[in-house]
Amino acid sequence: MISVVLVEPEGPANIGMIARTMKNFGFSRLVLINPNLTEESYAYAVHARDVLENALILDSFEKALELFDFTVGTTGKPGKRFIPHRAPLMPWELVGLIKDYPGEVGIFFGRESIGLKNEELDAMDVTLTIPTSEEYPVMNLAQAAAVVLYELSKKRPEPYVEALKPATREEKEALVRTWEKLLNTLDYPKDAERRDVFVKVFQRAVGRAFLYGREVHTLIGPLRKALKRLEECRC
Ligand SMILES: C[S@@+](CC[C@H](N)C(=O)[O-])C[C@H]1O[C@@H](n2cnc3c(N)ncnc32)[C@H](O)[C@@H]1O
Repeated sequence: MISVVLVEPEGPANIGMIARTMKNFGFSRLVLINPNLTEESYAYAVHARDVLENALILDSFEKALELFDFTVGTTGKPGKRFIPHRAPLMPWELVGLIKDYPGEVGIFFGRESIGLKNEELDAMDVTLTIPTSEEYPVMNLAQAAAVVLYELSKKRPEPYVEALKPATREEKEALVRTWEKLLNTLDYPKDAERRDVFVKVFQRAVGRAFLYGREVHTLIGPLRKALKRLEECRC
């Protein structure tokens, strides 16, 4: 199970926004260490009040550490990569690491003012950094949490996966061939070479569109219907 741990969050709004983001991405376990939790937090949580209401509130970092088998410290200032135990993971690398992990995982986020202290980061199993621009690498706390939770949510089956499957070569080919057949049946354009160009243009447009399989099926339906009508008219 994955928990989000906010270490001494100072901004009530950030706490609420993170609760909301957690619910958006299917997470519910929140641990707050000495939080500045106010009515404003609940207002920002909107429909995720329950995440705040069920949050575990602790008074020390050490007590939070004890809850977890595997800890991840997030930081916008990863330090030098050549220090192996602090070399940060990218968010998508963490997904692979904890995918089948059966224990309790705590993802720790730091204070808005000073982040996680060095000794806190050192106590973590791994650190994680979202790659950002070198010019301004440190993100807002709630937005950093949103990026990490979005990445982590990818490990679970999503309801939209089937609908978002990219069209296969065969599906795209079927769409183009149906279009070609329709042009041939219409005998349009009359000139066969121009008709080939029309087919090529359609094929290129289909290629560039990065269609989903479902979209191909939706597009092919009316074309087939038109073809059928034309063929019936000719009988
Ligand atoms: C506003 S930042 C802390 C800023 C603080 N001045 C510092 O230098 O660490 C608050 C928290 O957001 C998270 N955070 C911000 N930028 C991040 C990034 N690029 N990658 C991962 N976490 C980040 C970390 O948990 C950080 O402790």
